[in-house]
Amino acid sequence: MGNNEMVQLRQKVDEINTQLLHLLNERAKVVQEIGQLKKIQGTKRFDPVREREVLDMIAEQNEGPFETTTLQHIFKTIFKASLELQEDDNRKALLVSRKKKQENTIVDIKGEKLGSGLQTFIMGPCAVESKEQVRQVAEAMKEQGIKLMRGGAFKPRTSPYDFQGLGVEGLQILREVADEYDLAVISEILNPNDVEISLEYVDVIQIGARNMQNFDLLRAVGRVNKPVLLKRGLAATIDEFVHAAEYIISQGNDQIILCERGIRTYEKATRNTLDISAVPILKKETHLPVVVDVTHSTGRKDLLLPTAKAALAIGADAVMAEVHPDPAVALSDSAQQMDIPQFHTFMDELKGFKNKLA
Ligand SMILES: C=C(O[C@@H]1C=C(C(=O)O)C=C[C@H]1O)C(=O)O
Repeated sequence: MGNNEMVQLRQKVDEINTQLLHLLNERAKVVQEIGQLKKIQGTKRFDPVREREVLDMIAEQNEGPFETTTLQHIFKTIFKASLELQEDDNRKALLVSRKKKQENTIVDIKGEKLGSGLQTFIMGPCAVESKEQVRQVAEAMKEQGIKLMRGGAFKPRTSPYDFQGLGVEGLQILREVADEYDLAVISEILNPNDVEISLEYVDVIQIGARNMQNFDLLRAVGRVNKPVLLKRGLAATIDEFVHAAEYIISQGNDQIILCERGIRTYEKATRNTLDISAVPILKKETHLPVVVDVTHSTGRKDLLLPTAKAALAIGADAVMAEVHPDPAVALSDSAQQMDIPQFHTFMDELKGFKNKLA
């Protein structure tokens, strides 16, 4: 008898559960519509005034047996879930997302097709110091069949008293040497005003980690017809990184390469902590090519090869590292750049590993 009553009561609860389930989803659909409207109107998704009104209505109408605070707590959870739903809907609409575009964006830099499945290398000195210095690196790169040369002309340094780069003269040197060796130039621009002049000299504009959320600069490079290599900010989440790329694509330029370069954590054994899992996450969530900068993420020469291998194994489109003819006298990052013989050893071993992967 008692058991029978229990079964009946549970049936009743189940019917109510089903109703609640339908009602919650029905509510969710209305919330989604509100989210769409807010997007069109450009208003914020979170509306604390509205939420307060709903909580007050609960207090007014509650007849128990639940305590008002208990019901309000449940409703706050519903609000939170509703906001997440609205956010998900907006994310679906991001232009950089895989949901928006299934196939990989291929960034073609002088025939090197990043995003095509080919895994390649981006090498070069941290900063351009002289033509001779860049030439020596270019020569070594040529020997290794590497086409993509990075080099800093405008250097954002932690201290204003440190070497700030050669500026436009540095870009000129890069272009001249690159043309001599048939290489492509990747170089960082710090200021929206320098974007136009850089177009004459570079094949790819780099946006550095410190500028990942310089929204004026992102919009400026979004308006030009030139590939952009966007580095992840020092303390940026993947979501913030993806949204920074969205600033660029929103202006029309979809030739974007994402670069994981390590993030700041409590760990002191490396300069930054290489977030290797960011690579497959970014490849899954966006359609953009992803490269890994092993020099800045580790800050340690002894970790360049293992992290580069990890980057290739996990599916990065390219590995980036720094090379200097005489790192001991380099004007920046002297401890972490490879010299030319180290570079050749690094490349030979890395290519061997890559062949094994294939
Ligand atoms: C649905 C809305 O968006 C959010 C979700 C709410 C809800 O789930 O009731 C209330 C306010 C907003 O924070 C809305 O503004 O009405």
